[in-house]
Amino acid sequence: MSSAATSYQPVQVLESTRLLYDFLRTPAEYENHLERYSSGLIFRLGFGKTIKTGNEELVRRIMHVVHTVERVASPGAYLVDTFPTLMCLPAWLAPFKQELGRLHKEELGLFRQLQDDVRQEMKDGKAPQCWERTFLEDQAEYGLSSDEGAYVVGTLFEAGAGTTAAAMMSFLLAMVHHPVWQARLQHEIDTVVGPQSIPGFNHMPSLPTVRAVVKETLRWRPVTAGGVPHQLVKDDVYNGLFLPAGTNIHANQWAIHRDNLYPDPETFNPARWLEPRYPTYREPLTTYPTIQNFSAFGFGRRICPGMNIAERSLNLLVARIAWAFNISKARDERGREIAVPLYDYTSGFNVQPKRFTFDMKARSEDKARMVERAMREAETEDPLAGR
Ligand code: HEM
Repeated sequence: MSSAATSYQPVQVLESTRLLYDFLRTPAEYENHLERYSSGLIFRLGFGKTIKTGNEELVRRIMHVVHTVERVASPGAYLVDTFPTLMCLPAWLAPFKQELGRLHKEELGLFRQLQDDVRQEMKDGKAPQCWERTFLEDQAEYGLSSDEGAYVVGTLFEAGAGTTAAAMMSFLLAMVHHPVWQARLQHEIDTVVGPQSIPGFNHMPSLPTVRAVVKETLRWRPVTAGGVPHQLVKDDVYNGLFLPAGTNIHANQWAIHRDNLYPDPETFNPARWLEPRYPTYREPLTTYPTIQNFSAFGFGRRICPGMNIAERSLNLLVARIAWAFNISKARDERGREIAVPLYDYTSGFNVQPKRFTFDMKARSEDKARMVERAMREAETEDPLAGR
């Protein structure tokens, strides 16, 4: 696993502590809290800034851009995706060109502002270590213009914020529907971690069920369900089918994850990564399952560069949430269970379960107090406190 990603672990510990604290206070706002975690993580790493509530002006602007990208990048969102000759139309005859031009301006303006902030802080000798600072320090070596650099860092944010949160929403949905797997997770965590500590990265080699639940969540409900389209740079043949250069290929993750390799594919079944009777089982369980070489993160030279960060986030969050909370179906005022749809997802480039109602309660008073204490300590020790 990449050593750069290992150096980000303390930030993930800190931000995940805040997530537990937020869940403790307002569990119904779970979508905001997960988005705050994932955007807060990348904001620190990318720009050396913190996000406390998710309602900060800059964050709202950037999340608006993220959701816009998810919409417009969705395959077939515009007619020009299907009929590329429409690109020849002048802008005044092509509303899609006007709209995308305006969105590009909005996005670039935001990325420039974030870069300018760090540039100014560097001049003042106050810039914390972050990706934007690394780019500005070594810009000549990278051979990129300032706008290109602003885009590289900015798109890391775009690609990393929504995806991690979406995967975690599918995890919560899985727990609501599969209490047996929640119990297995909690049993493993309680045995390995014990009552006196909150799960951390040091526990991960001994938590194969946690890693299996993460991997199965991404298989069962892939975030980029339709895959990210790629264009062939040269002619190719696939299963006897000739594909000329220039063809757009969608590696459809939803279909790939329902291949024969995965018996009974519609069932959320982390055992397929834990038991030798399944074709996907791999030893040793101190290492496997991992999300390395897994179709959920794409393929080839454009494979997700954030997968090591994502893997660490998902493992840590799943372990910590299962350690701290019981997740279950909620009940209405007459005591009847409130039904939760098994499959009611948003459509678009990234998909996530539409908002659903469920219960998330601390497993004990002790655990709630430990989270509160950890939050106070995290705030005191935060190297970016006050930023
Ligand atoms: C659960 C979380 C995540 C999932 C499921 C995911 C999935 C993907 C997929 C499927 C691709 C397209 C790969 C291809 O074109 O074949 C991709 C690209 C990308 N991801 Fe992720 N990702 C996640 C988290 C992250 C994080 C945390 C970051 C940043 C820190 C990130 C940054 C990127 C970037 C910059 C690209 C574009 C790479 C390129 O085109 O060269 N991703 N991701």
